[in-house]
Amino acid sequence: MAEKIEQFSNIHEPQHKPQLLKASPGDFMRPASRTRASHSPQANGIGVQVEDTKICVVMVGLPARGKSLIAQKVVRYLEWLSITAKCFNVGNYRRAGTPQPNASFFDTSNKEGEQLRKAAAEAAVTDMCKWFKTTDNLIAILDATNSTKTRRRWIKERCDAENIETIFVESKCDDEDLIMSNILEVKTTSPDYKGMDPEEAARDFRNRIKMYEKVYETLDEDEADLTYCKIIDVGSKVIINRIQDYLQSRVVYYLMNLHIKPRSIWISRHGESEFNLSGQIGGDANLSSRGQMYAKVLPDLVKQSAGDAPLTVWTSTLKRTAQTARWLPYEKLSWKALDELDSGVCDGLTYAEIEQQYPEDFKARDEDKYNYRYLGGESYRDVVIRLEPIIMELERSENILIVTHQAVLRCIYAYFMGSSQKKSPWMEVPLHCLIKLTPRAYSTQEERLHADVPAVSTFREKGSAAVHQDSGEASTRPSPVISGQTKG
Ligand SMILES: O=P(O)(O)OC[C@H]1O[C@@](CO)(OP(=O)(O)O)[C@@H](O)[C@@H]1O
Repeated sequence: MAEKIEQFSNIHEPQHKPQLLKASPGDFMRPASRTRASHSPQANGIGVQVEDTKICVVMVGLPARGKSLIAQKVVRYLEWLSITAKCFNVGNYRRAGTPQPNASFFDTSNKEGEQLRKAAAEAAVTDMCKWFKTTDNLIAILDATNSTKTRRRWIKERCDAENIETIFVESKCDDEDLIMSNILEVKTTSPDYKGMDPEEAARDFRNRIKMYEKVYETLDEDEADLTYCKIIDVGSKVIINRIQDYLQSRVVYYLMNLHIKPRSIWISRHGESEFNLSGQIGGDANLSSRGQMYAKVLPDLVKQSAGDAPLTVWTSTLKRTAQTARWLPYEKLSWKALDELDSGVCDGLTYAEIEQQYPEDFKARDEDKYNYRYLGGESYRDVVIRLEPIIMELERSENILIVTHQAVLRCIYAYFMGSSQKKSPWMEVPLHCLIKLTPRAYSTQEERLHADVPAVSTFREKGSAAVHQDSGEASTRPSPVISGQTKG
C-alpha cells in the first residue's frame, strides 16, 4: 500500500492540483477517465449531441395506468445522472382553476370542461417551452392523458416549432387488479379527492376513466411518423417506433426496464471491518469480530423485515461484503460496480493522514465532495456513472438485498430518495443497520433496522479533521424501526 502511495506522489505532487470535476450533462455517458479532459461538453462528439438535444416525453394513457409514477421515476433517474429534467403535470394546471371537479367535468360533451382542460394543457406546454429556453434544461415530461390523436398532433406541432423532439410514451394496461390498486393507492390520495370518502372517490374516479374511454385512441399506424414507446401490461410487451438518437434511446431503455410491481430493496453496509476500526479508508480488510457478529445476526434482521419473501443478495467483490453476506440463505451475486469509491493515493490512509499529506485535497473534497475526485481514484460523480447498470438491473428485479459500502450506499440511496448531490455524500449511514426502501406511487418509503451489535462510527463531518471513533456503544441503537418518506 505504502509503495503505491509513494509512486503516485512522485508522479503527481509537483504540479498536482486538487481534482474538482464539475457537472456536465453528458458525463453519464462518458468513460470516467475522459471526463476531466472533456470538461466542456462541446469538446467531444457525444457531449455536443446531448447539449443540442431537447426532448419532451409526452405521456399517453387512460387514468390509473401508472403514468405519473413513470414520469416521476424518469425525472429522478435523469436528475441522478445530472441531466436536468422536469415534470409538467397538466392536472396541476387544471387544479389551479378547477380544484375538485366531479367525473362529468371530464365528459367531452361538457363544453366548459373541455375548454378548461385545453387551457390547462396550453398553459403547461407554454411553461414547458419557456423552461426549455435555459441551456441546461434538457428533458421535460408532459404528464397528462394526451388520449386523442388530435391532442398529440397539437403537442408535436408546438414542440416542432420550438425545435424540441418528442417521444410519446403510452402506458396501456387492461389488468383490472393493477388498475384497481392504482385507483386506490394513487387516486384516493390525489388532491382532486382530498377530504373525500375513499370509496366515493374511487367510484368517481372510475366514472372519470369511463369518460376518457369514450374518446381514447391508442397509438397506432396512423401515427407512424411519431417517435413512440408503447408499454403494454406493465412492460410485458413494449413497442418502439422511430427512436432517433442516443438520449432518446437511453430514456426508452430505462422505460423498458421499469416495472411497477410491489417490491422492496434492502441495503446495508458490510459489518465493521479491521480498517473501520483503525480509521483507514478503502482497502480490502477482513471483518472485525464485531463485524462478524453482524454477519451472524443479519439473516434474522432480514427475516424480521422481509418475512419469507424471496430475495437475491448482491455484494461487491471486496472481502468485507462477502463475509457479511456469508450466512444469508439466499442466492448471491457479486458486482465489481458495487466496490467502494476508489480513494486512489489515499487508499489505506486515515482522514487525519490525508489532511496532513494532502491538505489542499482534503479541503477541496470538503468544499465539493460530490465532484472531488481522489488523485488516481474516483469521485461520487464517477461512482454514480458506474452504478447506472446496477440501477437498471435493480429496476428489472424484484426483492434485492445489497451489501455494500458507505459511498456506494449513499449513491444508491440518493437514486431512490431523490437526495441532492450536495447532501448525499454527507449522509450518515451507520454500520450494522439495515435500510428497507419500498418504492410507492409518488414516494419511496424508508425503514431502518439497527442490529444490536456495537460498531465504530466512520462518519466524518464536513470541516472536521478526524472521525469520531466511539467506544462502540454510541453509534448503535438497538431500537427497532425509524421510518421516513420522501418525494419520489
Ligand atoms: O466519502 P467518505 O465519506 O469518505 O466515505 C467513503 C469511505 O467510507 C469507507 C469507511 O470509512 O467505506 P467502507 O466502510 O466500505 O470501508 C471508506 O473505505 C471509504 O473511503
